Amino acid sequence: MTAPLISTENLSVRLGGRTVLHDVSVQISPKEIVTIVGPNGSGKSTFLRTLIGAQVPSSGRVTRADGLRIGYVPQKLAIDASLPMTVQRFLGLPKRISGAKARDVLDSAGAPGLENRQMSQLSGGQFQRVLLARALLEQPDLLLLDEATQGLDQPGSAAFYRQIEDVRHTLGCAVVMVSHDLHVVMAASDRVLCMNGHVCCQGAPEVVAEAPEYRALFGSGTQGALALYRHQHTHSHDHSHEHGHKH
Ligand SMILES: Nc1ncnc2c1ncn2[C@@H]1O[C@H](COP(=O)(O)OP(=O)(O)OP(=O)(O)O)[C@@H](O)[C@H]1O
Repeated sequence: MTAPLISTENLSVRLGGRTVLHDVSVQISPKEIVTIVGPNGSGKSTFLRTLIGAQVPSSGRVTRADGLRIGYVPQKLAIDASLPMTVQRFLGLPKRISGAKARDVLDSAGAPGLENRQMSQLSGGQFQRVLLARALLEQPDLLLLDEATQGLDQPGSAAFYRQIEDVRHTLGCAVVMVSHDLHVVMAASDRVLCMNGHVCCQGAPEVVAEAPEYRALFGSGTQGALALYRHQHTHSHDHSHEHGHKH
């Protein structure tokens, strides 16, 4: 079996006196696309922040492969609209990059020709692609995306996910993304991980989608996928199950 790029072992995180994540043990293998779903406030962003080392666990640990390069696309990035800043200059923060390099990563992110545009004048979709381009600068082995399609319409989101698949294909990186676009990501992911302070259930999307427990709970198609996101997490869990779970 290939060694994981990154793994967490019984990871717990406390924030503001509250346990936000507990006992999260997850392994990410090279080239996998893993999608994390879960209700608002279930610890998805905290989990990604712990993976990049921006959040210190209160217990448990994170193990990264030697020399692992991580690219991270945050959930939000506010740039003062009155601040003149070209895309190339933004990509070059904090370390200036050449025009050729800027063009190269923008091409990879599906945003060719934007290098001289003002950041404040980009559309939502273009802005997200520039954030993606920035995450690609160091040729990551692991790309982490936190609700990268927030604010995009459905065709815009679908196009963005296709771009991510292209990036994965070209760079050979693993991708871990938090998303609410379940109907899109269920199809595009190798593995779906449902989080609610801990890993509630996980598995290959088709396995999860075909599991009788899943069908009974969420049905199929878009409504089913949305139901997966909205389902109640007030039940008790049986952690011996990898795929699906009973309520
Ligand atoms: N710095 C902080 N101090 C205290 N509590 C925090 C802090 N950051 C996050 N939290 C809390 O931790 C919990 C998990 O937050 P997190 O942002 O990880 O959830 P999420 O699943 O990404 O949510 P969403 O889907 O709404 O983005 C929430 O209850 C949030 O209010």
